[in-house]
Amino acid sequence: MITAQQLHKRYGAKTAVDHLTFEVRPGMVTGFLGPNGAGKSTTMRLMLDLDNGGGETLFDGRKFGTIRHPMREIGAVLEAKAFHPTRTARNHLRMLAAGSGIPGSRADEVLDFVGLSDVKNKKPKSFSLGMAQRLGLAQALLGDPKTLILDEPANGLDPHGIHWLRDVLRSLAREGRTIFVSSHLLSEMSLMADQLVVIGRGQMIYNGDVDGFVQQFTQSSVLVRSPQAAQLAEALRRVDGVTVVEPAEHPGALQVSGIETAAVGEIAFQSNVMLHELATQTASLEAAFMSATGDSEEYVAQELLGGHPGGAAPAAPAAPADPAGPAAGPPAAPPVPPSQPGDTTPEVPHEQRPALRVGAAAHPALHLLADRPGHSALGGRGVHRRVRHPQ
Ligand SMILES: Nc1ncnc2c1ncn2[C@@H]1O[C@H](COP(=O)(O)OP(=O)(O)OP(=O)(O)O)[C@@H](O)[C@H]1O
Repeated sequence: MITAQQLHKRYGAKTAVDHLTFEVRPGMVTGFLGPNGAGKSTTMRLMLDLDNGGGETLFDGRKFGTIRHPMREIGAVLEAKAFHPTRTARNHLRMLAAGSGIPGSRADEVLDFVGLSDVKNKKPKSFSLGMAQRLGLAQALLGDPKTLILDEPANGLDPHGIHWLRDVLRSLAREGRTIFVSSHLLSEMSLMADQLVVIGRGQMIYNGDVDGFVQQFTQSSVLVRSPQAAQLAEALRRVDGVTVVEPAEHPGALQVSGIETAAVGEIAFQSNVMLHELATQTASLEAAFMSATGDSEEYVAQELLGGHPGGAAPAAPAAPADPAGPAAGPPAAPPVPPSQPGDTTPEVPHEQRPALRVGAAAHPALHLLADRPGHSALGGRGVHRRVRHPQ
């Protein structure tokens, strides 16, 4: 169990992490989400005493600094390519193992586990980002720790690798471990995570289970299909607060919001309307994320066209979001030594910082119909379709 209390960090006048308090429970995967610059990496560094700030993090009741062999209790990967430049992957792990009293044979075990046995005698500097991520995970698992803290571990992995990572983290969680993982791959997170910590501009937005997040920040709707759709639409529109949309691309279908699924069925029954389909549509994690964090985006891409009455498009558009692209967040390991005590570090001029990803900005409003199978642009947890009948 991780207990983070009142974590905070400022860079000059800027508050990067604003008194965050949360728990990460064992036996499940907890996803850590937030827009670019929300403070995820800084929070993780604070948790691991890699940054100078305020607040406290306890790992099963103990501070990180009091744990004798941290590698045997907490496996962390905050920077995908933080490896020794001249050692082979195997020797890198053997060296770390020796420093923590872990048998050298464990290096081969974890390399095998992450699928890097064939390249274990190569130097990691030649590794792709995906291979480096695997090696990072091997390093985190070296001491068979109870807790894993991973910053964007899916970055650079191919679809098979992402699938593999999901299975690995879920099975490690099932063994009773505590897994705290950040990712921008929301569709992946929706499949992987049980709990979420969502932050924006350093502040807590949501802490709870994934379904609760989606419910809190999106509106579910009801999909109805009927050969008497027009008659049903008329009956539904008579109910206060109900909105009925008749999607042109789906003749005979109605998308109804502001009413429970059961009530739609009852109105159909009372109106003598035959139904061919009645299904609750739940929005995706991505839709919920957009809704929850829309006001906390810090790095917002300019629109090329539109929204510029004078017609002048910005000269240098921001790079498009590439969630599977190379990590470009600030380095986490080795940590930058804090230059002054307290929770404030002088702000580093922007040009001296690693590039920040600018992504998922200016996202158009998302329509719930997009969640329907075959129309999902959202890659979410999927559509929950249930038809209940009182008889
Ligand atoms: N060394 C630094 N000097 C000044 N400001 C910094 C420094 N490192 C981070 N920040 C600022 O702190 C805030 C939080 O950054 P952080 O990297 O923790 O966010 P993040 O959620 O991990 O972002 P991303 O998703 O883009 O990796 C950002 O506004 C960032 O600009």
